[in-house]
Amino acid sequence: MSNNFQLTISQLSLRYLGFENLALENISAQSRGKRIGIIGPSHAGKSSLLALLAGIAGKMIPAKFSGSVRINGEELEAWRSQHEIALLLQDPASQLSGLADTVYDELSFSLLNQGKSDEEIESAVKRVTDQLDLTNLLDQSPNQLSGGQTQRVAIATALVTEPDLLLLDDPTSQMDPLGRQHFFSWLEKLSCPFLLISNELDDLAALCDQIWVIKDGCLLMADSPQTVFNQLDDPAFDKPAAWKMAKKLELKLDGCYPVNARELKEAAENAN
Ligand SMILES: Nc1ncnc2c1ncn2[C@@H]1O[C@H](COP(=O)(O)OP(=O)(O)OP(=O)(O)O)[C@@H](O)[C@H]1O
Repeated sequence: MSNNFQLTISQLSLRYLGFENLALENISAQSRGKRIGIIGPSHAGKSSLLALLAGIAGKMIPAKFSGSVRINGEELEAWRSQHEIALLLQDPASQLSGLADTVYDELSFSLLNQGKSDEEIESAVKRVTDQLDLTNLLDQSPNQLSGGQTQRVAIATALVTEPDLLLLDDPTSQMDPLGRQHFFSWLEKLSCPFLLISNELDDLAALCDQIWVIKDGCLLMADSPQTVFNQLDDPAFDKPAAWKMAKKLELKLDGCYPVNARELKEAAENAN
């Protein structure tokens, strides 16, 4: 599954019940690659898109939508009935059950609900805690974690069931710079397809196959990081630091300003 991911959205609109304005308006997009970054100002509709894909908007949150979403050619509802989609919300603490005494119990929760054996649970928990560097927190109470640790535990709860698609809503907002760096290097190794909302433009530009740009409920662009950050001309959107540096130094790669550190280094080497 993870090597074959195609998300196709056609004329998708979403309106929360009781509200006049559309939160998403006539969005059509086709994924390219399996790592999609989503950027946009506040209230643009980014979280609404993930909530809709996760099946929350329309079910748990009263909303109506029109248009279609297909994954690998299959209509979203049908795909979701056979596959697991994990959503990591913007507020990680709200993701945790509030019932577990320890991080281990928190991570075991959904696996217990799936009827997994103790051995299966132990090995799944070990896998995610090793990946996310959480082993030393397993005996701690989830209530005593820092914001960044809570975010990592919430990510682990999303991953422990090995989802087929991961939806991440600003997952590093409460992490310190080192935690963020670790998180993005870990994402780089992840084989699961994901849609990731983030303001970390340099990290997105280094990691993602495609960037979707959303503003006022509309999709402005869906293209490679190079194309998006070189062509997007809207003061509501910042540029990656690498792009700004390259522009200042007039360093180009294949006719474009580099958008991440690796490309910037290559452009600088070519110039020497
Ligand atoms: N549960 C809800 N009920 C009603 N309106 C909502 C709900 N959730 C979001 N909205 C509205 O939908 C619009 C899009 O919000 P959304 O949270 O999707 O944007 P966003 O781009 O994720 O913003 P942010 O970056 O601030 O999280 C906003 O006008 C918001 O007020």
